[in-house]
Amino acid sequence: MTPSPSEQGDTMPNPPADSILPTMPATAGGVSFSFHLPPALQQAVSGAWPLWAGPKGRMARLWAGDATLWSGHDEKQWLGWLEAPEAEQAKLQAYDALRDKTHHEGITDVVLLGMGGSSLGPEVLGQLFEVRPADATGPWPRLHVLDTTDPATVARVGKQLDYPHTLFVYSSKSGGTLEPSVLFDCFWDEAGKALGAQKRPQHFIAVTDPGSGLEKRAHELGFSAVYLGNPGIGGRYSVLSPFGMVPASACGLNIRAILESAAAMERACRPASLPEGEMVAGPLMLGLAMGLAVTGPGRDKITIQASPALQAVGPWLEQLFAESTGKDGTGLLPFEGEEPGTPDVYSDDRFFITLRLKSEKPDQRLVALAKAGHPVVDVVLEDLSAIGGAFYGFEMATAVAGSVLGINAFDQPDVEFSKVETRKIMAAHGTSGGAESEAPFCVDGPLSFHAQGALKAHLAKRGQQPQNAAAALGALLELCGGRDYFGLLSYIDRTDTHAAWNQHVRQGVRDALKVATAAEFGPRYLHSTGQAYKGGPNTGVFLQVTADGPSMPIPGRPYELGMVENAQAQGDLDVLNARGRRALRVHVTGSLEKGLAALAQAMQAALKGN
Ligand SMILES: O=P(O)(O)OC[C@H]1O[C@H](O)[C@H](O)[C@@H](O)[C@@H]1O
Repeated sequence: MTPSPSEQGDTMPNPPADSILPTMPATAGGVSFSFHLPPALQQAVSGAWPLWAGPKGRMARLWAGDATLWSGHDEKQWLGWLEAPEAEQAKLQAYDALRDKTHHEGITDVVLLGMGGSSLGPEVLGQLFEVRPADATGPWPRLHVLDTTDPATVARVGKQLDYPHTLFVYSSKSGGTLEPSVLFDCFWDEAGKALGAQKRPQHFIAVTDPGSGLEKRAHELGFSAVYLGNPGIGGRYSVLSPFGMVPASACGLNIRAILESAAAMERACRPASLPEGEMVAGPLMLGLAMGLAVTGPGRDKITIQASPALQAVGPWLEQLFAESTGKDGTGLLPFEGEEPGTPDVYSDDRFFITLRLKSEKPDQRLVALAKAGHPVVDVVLEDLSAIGGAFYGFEMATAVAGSVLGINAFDQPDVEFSKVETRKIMAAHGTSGGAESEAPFCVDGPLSFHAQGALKAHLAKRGQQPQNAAAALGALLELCGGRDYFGLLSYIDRTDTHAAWNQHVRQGVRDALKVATAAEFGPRYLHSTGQAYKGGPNTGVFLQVTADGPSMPIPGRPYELGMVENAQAQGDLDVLNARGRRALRVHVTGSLEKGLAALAQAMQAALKGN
């Protein structure tokens, strides 16, 4: 599998000279995969390959829908994504018509209301519009992805909108997801005020699966269009279906090239393309390498390093890996967005995936990691449209890794638990406007700290209660080390400033404790990495951040948006605690910016004390 130097990127080290893997033409659909694996892992992949290739191999069984490749349950009914690129190519005329309509009507902003698989794929495509090739003609609508119940975010985005030139895409496979449903109530009401009841429905379209409550409601309300998905495709595998293609087309993206790239990758992954003796498919190798890295040396922290042009792919991949495999106490645990560091800040639990455009040089820091013996898979896209092949390739790799781990790669059992807890909390508190957690064990200025479960037990064992913020955080951080990871779960407005704050805090933890770190926003992560945090191995140590938010009523509902967000935070914390996870909640009162500054300072002090 020695890729040619042109496929390899300029300076990645060659696979070891004693590589036993045969040569592999690694490129399909404009995507190439170069593998830099430690010899033992390379050998394991090589040993597994013959089981997967050939007319009777596992890849042939995968295409035939053999559920015993995973857990032997309902997997067969979730394989609609395998042939999605071609199914979408057949609908190009309808997508062109949508693109022309929004252009003709002078739409400047497309607002997508959806969660998880219904929002993260469109967000990637939305980012590609920002770096649209120079020869594309515009003007093109901007895409705003709203996947939250944070009232500050909703108010901020709402203020930017010019309703006569805005199109709302209400996107939900099930049609019953809480967040888009409350967001819809808010924006339907606002649009009514701005446009009048008659014009309003023209500014809404729905994407949903056939027979959902949303399909019915959209027809009743007279939405301008309803696009139906394939119920045989789960949310996180849905980007190459109407859930990705509708918002992309509404924003003017020419999706032809994206689908061509995906279809080429689909062909490369078909069993007929996988002769027994030759390693010809990057996705299959990636899936085997990731799965075997977990079951073998325990490198379960899949660290995604996307280049600046492809940043938004990270959160999409996180959902794909975490929800598909983070269950039954195992999983590929994804970490995206960490600033690459020198080899000494990483433990031997890491597996790196780098992702870049061919025009971007490999990051030297990642090259150093490969040289230091970490597994690094360099995924290079010929151009932006090769994102289609990359989507497909990662989906296939995930399905393969899921098989290696022996789990059902198509369900998300632990996501549901948080939803149940949230519903319980909302029912219990009705219109009272807030969920209450355990009384704080420590209050320091604007910061109050709450502990239940494992952390509460740890505090009791330690004896003296922490007296200030640094000590409270220290009590959590002293539990984090070895092969653990740290998750910062912030239920605050997802602005650039707050994203930078999240980054600053997680980076400090990574460098001091040498553990993998995640920086997530709630409730968005509940539909993504949240599955692995609750269902994967009990190696996560979590800091949940909540804050006072602005008051925002939801038309027609007896509660405010902030109450939904609080109930989601508390519901998730309850499940993390019930699963024995080490978790601390800090609530910021008053000015959020001052509170976050105080929290960052206290974190620094706590890390120094460690
Ligand atoms: O598209 P929807 O039915 O609204 O679902 C949105 C998301 O919700 C759930 O939490 C699932 O865990 C996700 O996989 C899914 O993408």
